[in-house]
Amino acid sequence: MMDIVDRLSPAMASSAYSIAFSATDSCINCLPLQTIIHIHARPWKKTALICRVSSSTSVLSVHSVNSYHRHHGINDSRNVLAMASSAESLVTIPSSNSTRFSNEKEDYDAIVVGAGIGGLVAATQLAIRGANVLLLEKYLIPGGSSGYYKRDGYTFDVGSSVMFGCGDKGSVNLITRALADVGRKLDLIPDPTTVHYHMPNALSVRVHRDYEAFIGELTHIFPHETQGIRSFYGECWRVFNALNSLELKSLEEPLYLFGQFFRNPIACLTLAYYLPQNAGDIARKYIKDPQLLSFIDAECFIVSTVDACRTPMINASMVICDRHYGGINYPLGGVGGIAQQLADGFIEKGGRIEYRANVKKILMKDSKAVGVKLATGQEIFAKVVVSNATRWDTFEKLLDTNQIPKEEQSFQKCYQKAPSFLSIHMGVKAEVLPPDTDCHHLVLEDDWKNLEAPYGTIFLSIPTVLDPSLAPSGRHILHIFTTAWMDDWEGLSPADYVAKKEAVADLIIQRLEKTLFPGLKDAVTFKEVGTPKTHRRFLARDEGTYGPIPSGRPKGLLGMPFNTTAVEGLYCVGDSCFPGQGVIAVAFSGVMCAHRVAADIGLERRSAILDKGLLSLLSWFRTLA
Ligand SMILES: NC(=O)c1ccc[n+]([C@@H]2O[C@H](COP(=O)([O-])OP(=O)(O)OC[C@H]3O[C@@H](n4cnc5c(N)ncnc54)[C@H](O)[C@@H]3O)[C@@H](O)[C@H]2O)c1
Ligand SMILES: CC(C)=CCC/C(C)=C/C=C/C(C)=C/C=C/C(C)=C/C=C/C=C(C)/C=C/C=C(C)/C=C/C=C(\C)CCC=C(C)C
Repeated sequence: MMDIVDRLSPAMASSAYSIAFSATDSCINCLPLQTIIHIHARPWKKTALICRVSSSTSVLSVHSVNSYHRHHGINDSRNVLAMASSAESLVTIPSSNSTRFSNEKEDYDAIVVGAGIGGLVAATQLAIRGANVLLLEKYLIPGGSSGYYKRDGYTFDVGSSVMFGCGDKGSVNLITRALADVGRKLDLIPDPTTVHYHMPNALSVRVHRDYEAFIGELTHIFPHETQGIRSFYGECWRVFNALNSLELKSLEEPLYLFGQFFRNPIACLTLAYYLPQNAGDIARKYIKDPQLLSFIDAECFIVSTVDACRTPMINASMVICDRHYGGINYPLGGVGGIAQQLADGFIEKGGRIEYRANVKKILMKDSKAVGVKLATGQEIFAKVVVSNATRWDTFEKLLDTNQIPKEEQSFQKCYQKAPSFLSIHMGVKAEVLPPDTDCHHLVLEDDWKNLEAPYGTIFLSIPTVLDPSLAPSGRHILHIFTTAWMDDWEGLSPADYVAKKEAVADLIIQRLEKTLFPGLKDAVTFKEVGTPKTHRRFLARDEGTYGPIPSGRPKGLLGMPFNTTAVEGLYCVGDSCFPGQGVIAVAFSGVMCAHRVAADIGLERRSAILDKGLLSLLSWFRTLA
């Protein structure tokens, strides 16, 4: 065994990849033949984990080398090698620390359903407080929408490649902080331009990392609005500075919240003032030029997939300022590294992760969530359940309730599912990109009215501009996505579905060829198209939704639910919780959720009386939205 461990390349070792043997031998607990044995090397610890996986691919158990040896009376680790010597294939899969996972009932402090960034942050924050946490993920790797996949030498980010919250100062660098809490730090590549806008009427704006350079560019285009531009963006800074001066924890935990009001009343009152406001209304106080207001809409659309009048001011300020404060930074090796590092850190802090663990039901007893049931039929119990599935999936699919609780009905009235995406992951010949091409682009050629229309606005990221290691030499990655609704992709025959994917992708490529990269179509060397169905299937998100969007004009963030739910013992985390969509936003949701859960299971201070008062007050606030 140690031979295997020592022979691993440093890259494999550091990312804790596993060597999987498809062995023809039988092994642990008398499994049938053809069991796949994964040997998880942990070279930095000079140990390894052996995990048995059934032929139906669900993980059954994992043993450390020592416990495996004890179990089988093996004294010489070479016997393990001998057992696997009839290996038929050698593949690599991401590491899991799966520990004993049997049919007996196990007690955990918390079960977290889903290892998206929201679930991972909630799980890690609970683990560092000493909670015994089981994280169950349906897919093969952590990250959800912030995961990655590899094809033909390319490493593609599943979702966005624009990473906020990775800075090294202040308190809103939530990704840096979540990683640091589990002893991890990413190698980051600073992005000099957050996004290059290519908008109607040939409006071209680059959002430079340097704030004054950005404001200079915008005021150069709209000189008559110089004052308005400075006032609007200045007001965003007021909100951001207030956020950045607080310790960010659960707004549902009164001892913390009152403590923050006591320590920093101005910042808290500032945030309370902006909580029910939208960016579009504030922009209209200062700006009159319709084209500039449409540009502000596009700035907000990136954050929320809706215009500025429906984007909460706090959320808009957060991203509009963090891109200049902490800056946009790309994780070396891809966005997937964030989730992988959180998962590894979680394991090191004593947490347990199971991949391919599809939670089918949240188990209830006496109106309280007490555990989960997997697709395999296995039931696992815990003091609390935290769901990183969307609130629609959680309340309509995972819970067996006759009626959705009234609070969730109000949420569903105020918020609807955002559209999903059509995404194209492409490899292209490097020479098709002009020199100094920016990493991220937003393209809307002819009419501002199409900003929110399906396939209207094109998002384009070229992460290889920052990290060439993501593609084979002489190639770039183009990750193109545009909003699309599920309805448009249903009821098609398999052949029509494939043909439609090609046709829609071709049109989008033609548009990019015309606007940005002449000769693009002929430069394509790899192409994979995903639809809302793909997002639904791989991300387990109802209708493949990108997250919640307000049904009407919202009162800022007032109507957005936090992490507690109407069901005792059940918490939600992720983008259908306050403050909404975005990797940094769901990281905050994870921090808040873990704090509230920790208080409820006795790992943080709490006051039952104040809890009751605050939770009722917040629930009343939401009725005002
Ligand atoms: N294409 C995109 O760019 C895209 C699409 C959607 C969301 N997003 C963004 O991604 C972030 C969402 O993060 P998040 O943490 O809320 O969620 P997420 O959707 O990224 O992760 C949720 C995870 O839960 C798992 N899961 C769901 N149901 C499960 C079940 N029943 N059993 C086991 N596992 C289950 C999913 O497989 C997934 O890994 C937000 O930033 C959002 O804005 C991006
Ligand atoms: C409690 C009560 C009621 C009151 C009191 C007062 C107070 C104290 C308050 C407080 C508050 C707070 C703290 C808040 C916080 C918030 C936060 C943190 C927020 C955040 C947010 C964030 C966000 C939203 C983000 C987002 C992002 C995104 C979405 C991104 C995206 C991206 C993409 C899509 C990409 C693009 C691309 C291209 C262009 C290519």
